Formats: sequence, C-alpha cells, structure tokens
Amino acid sequence: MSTAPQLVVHRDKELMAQAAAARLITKIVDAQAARGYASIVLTGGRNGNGLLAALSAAPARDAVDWTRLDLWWGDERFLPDGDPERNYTQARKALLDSVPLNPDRVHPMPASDGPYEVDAAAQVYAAELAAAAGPEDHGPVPTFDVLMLGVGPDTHVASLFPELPAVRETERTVVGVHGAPKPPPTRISLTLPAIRAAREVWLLAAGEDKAEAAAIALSGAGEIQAPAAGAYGRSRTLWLLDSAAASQLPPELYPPHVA
Ligand SMILES: O=C1O[C@H](COP(=O)(O)O)[C@@H](O)[C@H](O)[C@H]1O
Repeated sequence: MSTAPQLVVHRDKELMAQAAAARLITKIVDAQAARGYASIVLTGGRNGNGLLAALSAAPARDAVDWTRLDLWWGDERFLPDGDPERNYTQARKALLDSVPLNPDRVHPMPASDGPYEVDAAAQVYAAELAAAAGPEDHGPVPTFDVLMLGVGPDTHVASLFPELPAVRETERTVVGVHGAPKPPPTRISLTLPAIRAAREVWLLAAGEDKAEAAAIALSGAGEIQAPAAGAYGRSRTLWLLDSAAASQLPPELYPPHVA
C-alpha cells in the first residue's frame, strides 16, 4: 500500500541539505536506541552528496554510533572501483572516509572491474540483501530505516529511468540497467519493490532543474513514465525540496510550509 507523500520545502538547497542531515542523524540515533542498529540506503547525485557533506560538517554527527550503522546503496554507476563518478567513491569523499564505520556493515554495489558483468553483479547484490533480511522483514531485503533517493530532472530515481525495463520490474530486487539516458549507460539499481520495503523513503529535490520533475511526480503521474511517483515507504514517504524545486508544484501542494 502506498503512503501519501508528505512535503517539506526549505528556503534553499544548503538549508535543505543541513535540515535533511539533522533529520537523518535523529533517525539513526533513534533506530540505534530502539533496535541496536540502523539501516540506511544512500543515493548518489548532487542532492544526496550535499546531504552527506552537511552531515559530515554537523557537530551532532558524533551522536551516531557509526559502528552500528548498515549502509546500502540505491544504485550505482557501473564503473571501475575508485572511479570518481561512482556513487560509492563520492559518498566516501563526502562523509564515509571521515567516520568510524564497521566495514562489514558497508555494502557498496559491485564495480565494473570486479569478477561480474552488470547483470550478474546485480544478482550478487540481491543475494547480499537477501542474506541480510530476517524473518521479521517483508521479503528478500532488510526493512531499511531510511532509503534516500535523489530525483533526476527526468523524474528518475536510483537508476530507474522513465520507460526503461528496470522500472517495470516487479519480481527482482536489484537489476542491471542498460542504455540509461544519463551517463554512464550501464548501471545497477534497486527496483521499486525493493525501494518499497523501506520504512521511510525520502526523495531529495533541490534546484530549478528538478521543478518540473517534482510537479509531474506529485501530480498523479504513473511510475513507468515518472519513476519518482512509484517510490514510497511502508510508513512514510517524505519529499524534501527547496523552494526552487517546489516552484512548479500545483497550488494545492505548495507551499504547505517553508522552513
Ligand atoms: O545518476 C544519478 O542521478 C540521480 C540524481 O542526481 P542529481 O545529480 O540530478 O541530483 C541520483 O539519484 C542517482 O543516485 C545517480 O546515480
């Protein structure tokens, strides 16, 4: 069952990144207090990396027990290990290299110079997720506390692009993506069923180039044409926007609140 999206609109992208980072710290600390660990899915892209950089700069980051944090990725650009365009490389630079994570709990998606071609690599990641899922979870992926997704200007989320086969997937949790319209063309992505296993899905959209995408996805578009419209969490779906990205929303949605 889909959860109706909630919107929070911030003044600008810097404030959005800082507020989202503060929100994420609180979520992680609360989950660790309740269950002993937290499970987060990271996104690539400008907004996702902006959030990680803001988290890195936040004094409250020391409230997180980094050794009890599971990190997964929503998608990856299928490039060699260490490539500066890999989402994993960018996340390391923005935050991960400066906090004491437990390497056993960090799950980057495979790189193109490893032993697998992209479809096999997607299967390997699906198996890693399935191994981490327990009986209390809702299928072959863990119930992530928060899964973040940067919204692309074409409404793509993770590496689910409009009309491509990956966004139509209803069985597999992870797929190889071929022919993506945004470089690189070869990618790995969680599918919509895997995304919807998360307790909370947060969609990040800042900047004028995201305004049309946000308006389309939040105005009842279908998920095949507008993948962001199909991304929702089990208990919450939260759109975090800045005022530029919210500028084309229909008047009944905007502004619910500008912080
Ligand atoms: O290529 C990707 O793009 C999207 C959005 O990126 P942005 O720079 O337009 O914010 C991102 O969500 C995805 O993880 C990434 O692989």
